[in-house]
Amino acid sequence: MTATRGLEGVVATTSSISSIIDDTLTYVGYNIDDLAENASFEEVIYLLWHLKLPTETELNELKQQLADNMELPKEVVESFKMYPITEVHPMAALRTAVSSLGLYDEEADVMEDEANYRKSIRLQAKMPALVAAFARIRKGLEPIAPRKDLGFAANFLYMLKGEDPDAIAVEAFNKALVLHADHELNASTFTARVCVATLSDVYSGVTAAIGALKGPLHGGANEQVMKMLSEIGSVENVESYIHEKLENKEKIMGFGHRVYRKGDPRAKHLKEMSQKLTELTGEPEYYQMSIQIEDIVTSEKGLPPNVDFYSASVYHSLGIDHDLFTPIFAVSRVSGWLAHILEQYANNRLIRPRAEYTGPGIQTYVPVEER
Ligand SMILES: CC(=O)SCCNC(=O)CCNC(=O)[C@H](O)C(C)(C)COP(=O)(O)OP(=O)(O)OC[C@H]1O[C@@H](n2cnc3c(N)ncnc32)[C@H](O)[C@@H]1OP(=O)(O)O
Ligand SMILES: O=C([O-])CC(=O)C(=O)O
Repeated sequence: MTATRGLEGVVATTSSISSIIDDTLTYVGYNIDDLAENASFEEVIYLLWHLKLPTETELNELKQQLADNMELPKEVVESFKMYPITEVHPMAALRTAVSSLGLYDEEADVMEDEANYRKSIRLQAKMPALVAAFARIRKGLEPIAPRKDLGFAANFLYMLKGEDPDAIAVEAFNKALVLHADHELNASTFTARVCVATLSDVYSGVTAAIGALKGPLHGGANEQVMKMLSEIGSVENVESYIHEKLENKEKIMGFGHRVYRKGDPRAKHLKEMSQKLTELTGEPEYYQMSIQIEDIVTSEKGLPPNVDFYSASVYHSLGIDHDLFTPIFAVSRVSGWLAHILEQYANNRLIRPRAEYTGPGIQTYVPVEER
């Protein structure tokens, strides 16, 4: 038995949801470029869960179901107020809150297909409300109830800020949601599948996935990118900052990928959005710093930017707090996690690989007083 470090190149399951072949990303066969330009996030949710694009009637039904399920149980909102809310990271709060949503769902442990689908709707619908409620409560503000007349992207921005979002912000946020929705067997999705393959429940699967997404080598990288941009501060400082990091063998957040070699196809969309939005908000330096970082890291390390790199300046331009960047990733990626959870249940087998043992050989137990 020989271990493959980080399971690189190991094919661990079959899946019909998304694929990465020759650096091209598709959801159910639809190219991400096409979806990013044309699809609403609700359409993508439907696509991932049903493996086909919805008709207008099916889409309207899903939108209605999401709108009907956005409101949070009051116990969950109240429990936010008991967290050390100004100190905890929002991803830790989200992980705990999603777990606690399961406590207030009477169907949490009902394993029938229809019940699992209903739970998926509830969880998808409540994720933006959780993030927005947390963000407001920690600022001493009251959470804002979702509005049934708004779509998914607009509702999140509305609940976060308490005002009608403008069309440009809604369009940009919708595109970011589409781009982040699914990504084959990334670490958090694999985590979700491993968890539910024990026939554990949907809430456990998503809670586990949030824990995996939180790390800076995965979803947590987008917040770290923003931290880097803030530390650099101006275009003049980029070269010395990046060179120092590279000389110290430190990673540049938002670059590199386990699967993509030539580049992450999502990054160009976020790059375009970053240019447009930073100009609109009068902070073009965030885009200018970013393209200079990309120049250096690509030419000197051969590493292209991944989805997390330009999403940082995009979310910053949308006026979103920097530590909410990864929770926002989760608001989108939960659609993919749920698709994979439903797919895992549909054709389940326990996921239990082996470890190559590298510890000592057989030893004889020595009683504690003789050691
Ligand atoms: C949504 C997402 O999860 S996208 C990924 C988000 N994560 C990041 O942006 C964090 C920064 N990037 C990384 O840490 C990595 O590129 C990962 C985690 C994405 C992929 O990791 P792996 O496939 O395991 O590659 P690994 O970490 O082994 O790197 C291979 C080599 O490239 C280097 N490298 C990889 N990424 C970077 C980086 N961002 N900056 C500098 N060097 C890097 C490594 O130091 C290593 O060099 P070495 O062979 O000289 O030791
Ligand atoms: O696929 C991965 O390893 C990470 C990634 O880009 C994602 O989850 O979107």
